[in-house]
Amino acid sequence: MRGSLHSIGQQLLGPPGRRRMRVQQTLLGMPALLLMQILLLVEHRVSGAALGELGWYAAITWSGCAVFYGLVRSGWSERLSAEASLSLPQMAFAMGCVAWAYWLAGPLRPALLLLMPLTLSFGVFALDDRRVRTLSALGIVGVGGVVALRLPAQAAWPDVALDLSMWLFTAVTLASIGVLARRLARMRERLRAQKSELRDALERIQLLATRDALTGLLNRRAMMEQLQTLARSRQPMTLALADLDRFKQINDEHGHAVGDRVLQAFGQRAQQMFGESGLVARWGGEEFLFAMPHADETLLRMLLEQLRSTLAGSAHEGLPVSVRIGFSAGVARCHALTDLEEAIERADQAMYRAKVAGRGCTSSLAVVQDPAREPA
Ligand SMILES: Nc1nc2c(ncn2[C@@H]2O[C@H](COP(=O)(O)OP(=O)(O)OP(=O)(O)O)[C@@H](O)[C@H]2O)c(=O)[nH]1
Repeated sequence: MRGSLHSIGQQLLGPPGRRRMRVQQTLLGMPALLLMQILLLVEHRVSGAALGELGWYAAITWSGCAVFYGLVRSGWSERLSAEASLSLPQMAFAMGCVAWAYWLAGPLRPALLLLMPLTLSFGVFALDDRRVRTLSALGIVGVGGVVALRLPAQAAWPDVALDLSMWLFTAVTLASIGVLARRLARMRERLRAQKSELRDALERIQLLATRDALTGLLNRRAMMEQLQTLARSRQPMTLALADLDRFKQINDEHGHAVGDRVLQAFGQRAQQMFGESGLVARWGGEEFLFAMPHADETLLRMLLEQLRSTLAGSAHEGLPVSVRIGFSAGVARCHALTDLEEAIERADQAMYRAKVAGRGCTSSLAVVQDPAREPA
C-alpha cells in the first residue's frame, strides 16, 4: 500500500530536478482551494442556498489547476515562458479564485481573504518586485471590485461595514507586501553584487595562488598538484625540465628587466607550443617544467626541438636583437605517483647532463645516475 502510494506520488511529481520543484510549487495552492470549497459548501448547506454557482466555481478552478499542473509537469511551460514555473499567471489565477470565493461566501468570507496575502507572500520569493506589486494592485482592485459588486445586495449596514473594512485591511496588507518585496529585491541585488565581487576575488586569489606572476604560467605548487592528480590516476607521462642557457649573462649585460622579458618570451612560446597538449610551469628562477600525459619521450623531444628553433629563429618583442634565448633540457618518464618525485629528479639530472654536454640540447636518464660520473 505504502509502495503504491509512493509510486503514485513519484508519477505525480515526476523525476527529481528543477521541474519537480515547479510541480510541487504548483500543487501547493490546491489544499487551500479545497479548503475554500469545503467552507463554501458548508455555508451553502447551512443556509440552504442553491449550489449552482458553486458547481461552476469548482469546475473552473480545478480545471485551471489541472491546466497549470499539466503545463508544468509535461515541461510545456518551459517552452511557453521564460519563467517556467508560471508563477505570475498561477498567482493571478489563485487571487482570482479567492476573490470569486469571497463573492460566493456568506458570513465566513473574512476568513477567505487571508489567502490573498498568503498567495502574494509566495510571490515575494518567486517573482521580481515589479511583478509582486502588479499582483498586489490586482488583488486590491479585484477584492475592491467584488466588494463594490456586493454592496447593492447588502441589506444591513454591518455587512457593508464588514466588507469595506475587509477590503481596506486586505489593501493595506497587500500594499505592505509590495513594499516588502521592493526591500527584498534591493537586498537580493546587493547580495548578487556581493556574490559576484566575491567570485571575482576568489578568481583573483586562485590566479595568484596557482600562476607565476611574471610569466602567467602555472607556478611550482599548482604544477605539482596537477602532476600528482595525473600520476594518481595512473596516467603515464613524460616530463622535461628546461633551464635557460647563460641567463645570468643576459641579466648582467642587459639588465634585470630584459632578463624578465626573456622569461616572459620563453613562457609565452612554451605555452603556445605545449599548452594544448600538456602542462608548462615556471619551476624556479629560469627553470621550466613540461609535462605531457600519454606522450612518449620522442614526441616531447620533438616539441622541445621545435620550441628551440622557434626561439632561435624569431625576434622577440621588446628584446635587443643580440639576445638569444636558448635552453638545455632533461627528459624523464613518470609511471606512477610514487615515481613522480624521482622522475622530476631524473629530469633535473638529465638537464644538468645537457648543460655539461655543451648546452642547447636535450638529454635523458633511464635511471637515477650521477651526471658528474656519466657525461652525455
Ligand atoms: N631577470 C631575472 N633573473 C632571474 C630571475 N630568477 C632568477 N634569475 C637569475 O637567473 C640567473 C641564473 O643564473 P645561473 O644559475 O648562473 O645560470 P645561467 O647563467 O643560466 O647559466 P647556465 O644555467 O649554466 O647556462 C641568476 O643570475 C638569477 O639572478 C627572475 O625572475 N628575473
